[in-house]
This record gives sequence, C-alpha cells and structure tokens, in this order.
Amino acid sequence: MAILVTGGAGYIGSHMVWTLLDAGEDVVVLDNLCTGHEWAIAGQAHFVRGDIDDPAIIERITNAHDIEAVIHFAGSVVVPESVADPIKYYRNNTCATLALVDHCLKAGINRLIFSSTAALYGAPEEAPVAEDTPLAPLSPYGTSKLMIEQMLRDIAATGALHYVALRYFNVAGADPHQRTGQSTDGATHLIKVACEAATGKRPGMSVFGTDYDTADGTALRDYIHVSDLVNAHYLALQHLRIKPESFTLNCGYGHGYSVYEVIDAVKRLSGNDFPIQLGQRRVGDSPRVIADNTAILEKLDWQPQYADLDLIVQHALDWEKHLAQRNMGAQEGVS
Ligand SMILES: NC(=O)c1ccc[n+]([C@@H]2O[C@H](COP(=O)([O-])OP(=O)(O)OC[C@H]3O[C@@H](n4cnc5c(N)ncnc54)[C@H](O)[C@@H]3O)[C@@H](O)[C@H]2O)c1
Ligand SMILES: O=c1ccn([C@@H]2O[C@H](COP(=O)(O)OP(=O)(O)O[C@H]3O[C@H](CO)[C@H](O)[C@H](O)[C@H]3O)[C@@H](O)[C@H]2O)c(=O)[nH]1
Repeated sequence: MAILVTGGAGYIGSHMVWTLLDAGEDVVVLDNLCTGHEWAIAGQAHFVRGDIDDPAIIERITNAHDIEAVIHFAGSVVVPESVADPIKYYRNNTCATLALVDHCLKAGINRLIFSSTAALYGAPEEAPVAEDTPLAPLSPYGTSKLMIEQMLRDIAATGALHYVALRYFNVAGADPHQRTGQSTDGATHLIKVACEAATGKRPGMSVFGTDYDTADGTALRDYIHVSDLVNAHYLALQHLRIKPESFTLNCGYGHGYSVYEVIDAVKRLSGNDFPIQLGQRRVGDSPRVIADNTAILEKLDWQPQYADLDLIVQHALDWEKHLAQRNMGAQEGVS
C-alpha cells in the first residue's frame, strides 16, 4: 500500500515525504511544480507531475499503485495574492480539492489528511484559540480553505470519507538533517524573510506594526517547526488506519513569540545585525494568533520535539545557507 502526497515538491509536503520514507512507507508524489521543485522530492518517492484535479492522472496513479490514503498539501498559499486574484484561489484550492476527493472516492480511496490553516480564525478575539471558535477568515485564501473544510464535513457525513483536517499555525524551520527546507522564491513569512536578510539575500526587512497591544508592541504568532507538523500528519494517518472517523485539529504549540523576539533570535544566531525598518501594520494582520492545542495533544498523543524558537530559527538559517550554496553552485555551472 502507498500514500499519495499531493504538493510533495513544496515546502511542507517535501518534509512529509521524508517522514513517510523514514517510517518505511511507500510514497507517491503528485505535484504540478507550479511553486514546488522536483529536486526537493526525495529520490525514493515515485513522482507524477500533474494537476490534482485531472481525473486521468488520478486514474494513472491508482492503476499503478495501491493507494491507501491521501495527504493533501497541494494548493495556492499566498494571502495577498488571494486578495488580488480570488478566482485562482477558489479554483486551485476549493474546486481542485473537490475534484481530487471525487476522483479518489471513485477509485476507492477514502482516507484523507488535509492542510487547513489558522487563517480560518481571521483576527481572533481570544488567545489561545480553540477549534470551536467561530470562523471568520479575512482573505479569499482563508475562505477557500474554509469551504474545503465544509465540503469534507458534508462528504464524511455520508460515510464515504474519513478525514483529518489540520489547522496549521505559523509553519517555519527546516528538516533537522537539512534534506529539505523552505525554498519558495519571494517568500513573505517572517522567519524566512529574516533568515534571508541574515544571509545577505535581502538588504534588510520591515517590521509591520509596532503599536499592537502586546508587551513589545509587535504581533504574536505561534511558530511551529515543520518537522513537528509533519509528524502530526503521520500520527493522523496512523489514527485513520485504526479508527474510521473524521475530525479537525489545531496544530501549534500554544505559546507565541513577537516579531521583535523572532528578529532578535535570527540576529543572535546568525551573528548578523541586519537593518530593520519600522513600518505600518499590514492590512488584515491580527495582534495575536495562538493555538489552543489541547485537542491534538489528547487525540493524537502528539509530542512535539522542536518547540523552541532558537531551534526553529537555527534550522531555518542552516537551510538558507544551504540554499545560497546551492544557488551559487548552479550559477558557477552556467558560467
Ligand atoms: N506554509 C504555511 O505557513 C502554511 C500555513 C497553513 C496552511 N498551509 C497549507 O499547507 C499546504 C502546503 O503549503 P506550503 O507552504 O508547503 O506551500 P508550497 O507552495 O511550498 O507547496 C504547495 C505545492 O503544491 C503544488 N501545487 C499547487 N497547486 C497544485 C495543483 N493544482 N496540482 C498539483 N500540484 C499543485 C506546488 O507546486 C507546490 O509544490 C497548502 O495547502 C497551504 O495552504 C501552509
Ligand atoms: O517581513 C515581515 C513579515 C511578517 N511580519 C509580521 O510577522 C508576523 C507573522 O507574519 P507571517 O507573514 O509570517 O505569517 P501570518 O501570521 O501573516 O500568516 C501565516 O500563518 C497563518 C496562520 O496563522 C496562515 O497559515 C497564513 O497562510 C500564513 O501566511 C505578522 O505579524 C507580520 O506582520 C513582519 O513584521 N515583517
């Protein structure tokens, strides 16, 4: 039996592939490489290049492999882009996932783990925020994911599907063995941006908002190490193998760090005091988004290994240096 990982050439998916292979699982990756990289896919995985909503591709995969479950990461993930181009997000997230689920169910695959997001909570009044908090996404990206959660709930209610939706908080860091990491060009996430500034890939960075009602005036987020996140997926898969049920869980550590604390950690660990510009609040940003993780700790017996800002930053920095060397090597190859 094999696990189908959609989006396995991307940031989180490429970590998932390694975790599955490390556990001795057979893995098939489906990715159209629109933002992912073929080099990020572990060599032992079977790679199929194509779109998740293409019935012929799903048929090809299910004819060639005995797929027992899908771990579904593929999608479009940039919040501001979703505001500028909502159709892309409803098409590539909501519609494409509906097609994927439809084709998978027809092929007899009825277990799914889905990448949801804390963006569903919008700007939550309370912190930490639990799964039963009313959902109020602030962007088409968040709404496109909320619609998927609702579709999965309704399909599961018929008994046709068993799924786990994991609402990720702020994913960061890289594989501790440096086999993969966040490699997206033009990334906007705080830790990635700060690591790029620390390694000279950008001249400096901005702090978006210094007048929040927090201890140091900057916004708080719950940063979760990507390896702990993919381990939660593996636990969810093992759960579905034993118990045919469906549920939704927050994925975060339950405590937050401010933007200043993150930047200080990156400067301290890199030894580079890169320039900072103090800017206005970013539209749609919340003062604090922190997970209530009681449910995932209980339900999956999840035991995070890397719940430490310095570890997350160190692994992200190491990966940024690895990427810089990789790109230098590629340029030398061309010249
Ligand atoms: N990175 C985060 O902080 C974060 C937070 C919450 C949720 N998520 C969710 O996690 C998932 C993975 O995010 P990521 O950060 O790894 O993004 P990513 O862009 O690195 O990975 C997405 C992958 O999906 C592929 N893809 C996109 N559309 C496709 C399609 N139609 N058919 C086939 N392949 C397609 C891309 O080529 C890429 O390899 C996404 O669903 C995202 O919404 C991410
Ligand atoms: O250059 C930067 C980048 C970010 N920030 C600040 O750092 C914090 C974190 O910002 P990120 O862009 O890293 O992450 P977000 O919290 O905005 O959102 C991320 O986490 C969400 C879950 O909470 C969703 O998953 C969403 O898709 C994902 O982008 C915010 O206060 C932001 O204003 C800066 O000050 N400067």
